[in-house]
Amino acid sequence: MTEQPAPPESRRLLLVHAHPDDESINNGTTMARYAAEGAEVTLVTCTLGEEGEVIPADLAHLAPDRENTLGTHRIGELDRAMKELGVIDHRFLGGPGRFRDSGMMGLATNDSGFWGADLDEAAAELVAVIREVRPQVLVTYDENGGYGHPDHIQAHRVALRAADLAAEPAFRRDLGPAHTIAKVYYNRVPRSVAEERFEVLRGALGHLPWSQAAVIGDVPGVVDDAAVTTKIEAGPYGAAKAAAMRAHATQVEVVEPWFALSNNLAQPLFADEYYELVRGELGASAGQLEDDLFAGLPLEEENA
Ligand SMILES: CC(=O)N[C@H]1[C@@H](O[C@@H]2[C@H](O)[C@H](O)[C@@H](O)[C@H](O)[C@H]2O)O[C@H](CO)[C@@H](O)[C@@H]1O
Ligand SMILES: [Zn+2]
Repeated sequence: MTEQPAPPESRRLLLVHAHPDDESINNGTTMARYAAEGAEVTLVTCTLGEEGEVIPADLAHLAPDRENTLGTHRIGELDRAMKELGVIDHRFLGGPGRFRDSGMMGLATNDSGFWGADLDEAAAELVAVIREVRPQVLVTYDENGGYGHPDHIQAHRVALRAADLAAEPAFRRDLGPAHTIAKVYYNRVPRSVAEERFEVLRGALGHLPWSQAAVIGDVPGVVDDAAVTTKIEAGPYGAAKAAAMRAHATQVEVVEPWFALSNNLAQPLFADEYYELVRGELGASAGQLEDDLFAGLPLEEENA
């Protein structure tokens, strides 16, 4: 029987991220596309981003070493970003503030933050979401969290651990019937795409508000092109991604097609988004890129 693409309304996508802003930076195009197509898009953000820096001078008072209200403010930024993407289901792991932003690797805030959380305790919170939403597709970071931030590494660990536990019928029956996620993807950027965009960026710096560019090593998830399995083209959704990134105004400045974080280093805004399928069956011929995260899923999977 030829597998027909599942009707959009039965498609369920779960994304697991560390801080408010990661979802728009990594997956804004993808989330906007699937929301527009009528799929159920669920975002789980593991912390409120309480330990972040603050770009706008008039918001500097929010900082963790000042009023320490940045986390609450970033809840509002995330709400606004989700409206730009058309996403209505976004949750904080264990509820807002359950796990605190750990700060950059090596800081004293690491152990009291999400980085120091018990893996199975945090994963159980995500199992509850997985068994409720029953997604066919999960998107998260690779083992290094994309760029080595402790909350990103922990988000990867919790996401993969929860995917395993959610599939175990004997695990926490109180959290609902077991569910196996059919496809798991890591956020990726093909090296050739990164190199090409950075070459253009370096030539444009004189016309941008930032005097320096980041380097490819600063971009989360850059891999050799051969490791990339899936491309979600921006099409009409690139504008929504840029708008969602702008909504995270304490963390991101956008001058399309570039952006900068609080380190003031310009980097490409990748409107097309790329993934590596790490669990499940590829829905494309060998050597071909998937153009849909749900590619290859048989109809019966949709109602699993
Ligand atoms: C994109 C991302 O994961 N941002 C994190 C990160 O923020 C960086 C951090 O403040 C660093 O010190 C800056 O130089 C850099 O410009 C920031 O992007 O870490 C924060 C603290 O854990 C986190 O809140 C933010 O979301
Ligand atoms: Zn982050």
